[in-house]
Amino acid sequence: MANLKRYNDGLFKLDLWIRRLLTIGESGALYTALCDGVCDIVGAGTAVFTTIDIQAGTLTYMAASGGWNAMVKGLAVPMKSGNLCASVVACGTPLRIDRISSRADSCELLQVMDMDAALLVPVLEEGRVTACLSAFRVGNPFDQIDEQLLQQYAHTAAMVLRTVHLMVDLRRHAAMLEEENDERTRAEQKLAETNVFLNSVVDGVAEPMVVVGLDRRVIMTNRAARDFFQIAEAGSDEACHRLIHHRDTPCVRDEGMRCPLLDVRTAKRPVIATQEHRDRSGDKRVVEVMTSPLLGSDGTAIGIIEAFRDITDRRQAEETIRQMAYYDSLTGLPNRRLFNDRLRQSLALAQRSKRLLAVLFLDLDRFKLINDTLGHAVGDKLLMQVAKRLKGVCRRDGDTVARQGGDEFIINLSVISDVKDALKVAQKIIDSLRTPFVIDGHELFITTSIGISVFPYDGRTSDALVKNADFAMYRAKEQGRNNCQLYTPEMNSKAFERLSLENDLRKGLEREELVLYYQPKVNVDDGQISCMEALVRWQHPTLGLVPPARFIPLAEETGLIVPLGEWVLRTACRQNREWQKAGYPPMQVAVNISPRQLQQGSLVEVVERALSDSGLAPRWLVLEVTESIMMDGTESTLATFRVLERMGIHIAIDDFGTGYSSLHYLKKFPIHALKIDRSFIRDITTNPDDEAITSAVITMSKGLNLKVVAEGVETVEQLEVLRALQCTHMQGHLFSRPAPAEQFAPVFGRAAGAYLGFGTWC
Ligand SMILES: Nc1nc2c(ncn2[C@@H]2O[C@@H]3COP(=O)(O)O[C@H]4[C@@H](O)[C@H](n5cnc6c(=O)[nH]c(N)nc65)O[C@@H]4COP(=O)(O)O[C@H]3[C@H]2O)c(=O)[nH]1
Repeated sequence: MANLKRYNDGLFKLDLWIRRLLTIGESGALYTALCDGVCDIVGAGTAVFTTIDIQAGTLTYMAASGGWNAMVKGLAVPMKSGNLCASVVACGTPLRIDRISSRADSCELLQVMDMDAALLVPVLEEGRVTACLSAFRVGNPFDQIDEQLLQQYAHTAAMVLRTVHLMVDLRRHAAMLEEENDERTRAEQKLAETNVFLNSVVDGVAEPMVVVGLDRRVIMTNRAARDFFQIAEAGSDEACHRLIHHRDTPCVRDEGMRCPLLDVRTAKRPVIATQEHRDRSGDKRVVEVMTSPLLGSDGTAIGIIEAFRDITDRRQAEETIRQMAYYDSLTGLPNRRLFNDRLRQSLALAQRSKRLLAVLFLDLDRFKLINDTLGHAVGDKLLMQVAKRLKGVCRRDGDTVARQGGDEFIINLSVISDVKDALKVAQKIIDSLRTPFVIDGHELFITTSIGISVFPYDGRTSDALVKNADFAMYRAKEQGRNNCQLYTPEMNSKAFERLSLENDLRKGLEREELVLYYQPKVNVDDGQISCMEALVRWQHPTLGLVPPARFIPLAEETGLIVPLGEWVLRTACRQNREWQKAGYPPMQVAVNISPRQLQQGSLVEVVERALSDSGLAPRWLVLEVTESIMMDGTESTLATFRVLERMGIHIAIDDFGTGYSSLHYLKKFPIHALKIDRSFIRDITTNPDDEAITSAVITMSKGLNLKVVAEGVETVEQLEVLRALQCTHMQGHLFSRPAPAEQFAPVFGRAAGAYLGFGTWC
């Protein structure tokens, strides 16, 4: 009865401990409670829970009851055959030991525990021994009831342990899942942030960018691209030819539309191409597309990245520059440079194909008259209309109509079969100009003179052909204008050179190629500049600075001296006035007047205009004339001189001594000064005759109350002789060579008297 009661009590306790164990969710605490349960159920002094790792061959003390727990917990020992637990594992049945000390296989631990009796039961999981529950006590040995209770406890505990282990595993899994979930959320968040960052970077790029897949679908676009191509969404997944080129089918190379996708796949590197697109407002834009391959993580191409740059403005600027460099801004025709390029190309072709080529050189007849009388604006419009008519005549491919400059045009007939063809074209041009031009209400008639040169007869280079066509054009002018002339070798002679120089001078006057140099006349008494003589120079575009000796006689012969002389007069008066305004010591300016200007009969008006336009007072102007003017002069010359004198203008006789040296005329004409020709001065120190003549002229001049100026003083010795002869005014290289006006400013600034350094100023 007592045993039954003990057994029932034990079962009751067992039930309580099992319930308690089920409330513990953590393994460590569970094992300790398990051991405490053993002590309570079977009345043990202490209990130990040991797990077995068969494969590793170890026993691990997982927990012990009471104070032993801290000592044994976690202790792993090899599963030796002498070990009590090992015996339980080996046979899989409980083991009861009444006197531990009598057992040879009791382990050191038990000996330390100093226990008498032991009861060990296996803990089975799915039929395998996985652990051992051991109860120990001092005194009474364990009996059958204890063994049954402990076995029952071990059996139930095994289920609890499994349940708890499952729950722990579940919890661990749940925690791992949660952690994984958090990690995924964090990764997704990071990805989203990266995407926002990348999109804002890509959107921040000012140039349009489009990413296209190998299937031609647009994967991505930036804001600039969406704006430019009017795409609604960033990755619209539409085909690129639709979105970008507004085509139903992909771009095909043979239609002249390069396909960047194909290009990049072929080249396997970035490719640059030019495309045309329409912008929002429908305007045509020229776009440069830089296409690069888009590579996947394994390095294979998965698409392309297209970066677009609008180069319309750059293209326009380039076109403007090209236009400016190669085209005439007034008529829009090719200019001389482009003409020469094209002529060289045509020549190479003509040489290869052994064909003829013609150059036509045109100059409009009396165009200057229209320009001068009706103004530049009308002249310009006339040139534009002439250009149009010329283009209308020369319409064949390869022909070039160019403006050479001014009223000159030049035409290249790149292929002709006969010289007559060139003559026919020239005649057509002459005919085309017959119909009058109506400009600003004026009906204008203009004709042209045309010179023709033909390759290979009249030259083999572009320069020779142009030059010879130019010569032929002069001949056409000579022949009475409004005609055409074929070049002949005789044209290339001195006479033609002169003719061409005359023509150049005419143009030079229009193009303001003339410049004035000045040479001072010095009063050696006080060292002051008393006068500046204006001496004209011609800044020829190819010949350089041409001296007057080369073109003044020609200008006189052709009458060009009249406009030229007027220009010199006006420029010199204006310059002197400017020097005065700048505060330099006042001095006269001397201008050479040619006989032709006097014969013209308008010298007085020209002088009056030059003075009033410049604001120069007449007393600061000297007109230098040669002796011959007085000798050849009629009463009208005398009358002109008298008017000029009354105006307050001074008149000087230039190169005195080389002509008649007539005293009679000196008395008759209102002369203020004499300039002794430099041929007397040159040898004045060595030739007593020259000295005597010079002395006589000086004495005579003083008698007539004339100022004397010695020309061409080059040395100090000449100066000393002249000074001894009482000549006070001198001019020559000793003081200064003729030089441009601006070079004298520093000289004028010097203190009075300092001019006589007798060195060269400029
Ligand atoms: N060897 C030498 N020569 C000196 C010396 N000092 C001055 N000369 C040169 O002598 C010439 C003096 O001018 P000119 O007798 O009127 O002779 C002038 C004048 O008759 C004419 N000329 C120059 N400008 C004009 C102009 O505007 N109108 C007209 N109608 N004739 C002009 O051309 C001529 C030559 O002018 P340029 O060549 O400038 O030559 C200038 C001058 O440079 C010197 O010490 N030694």
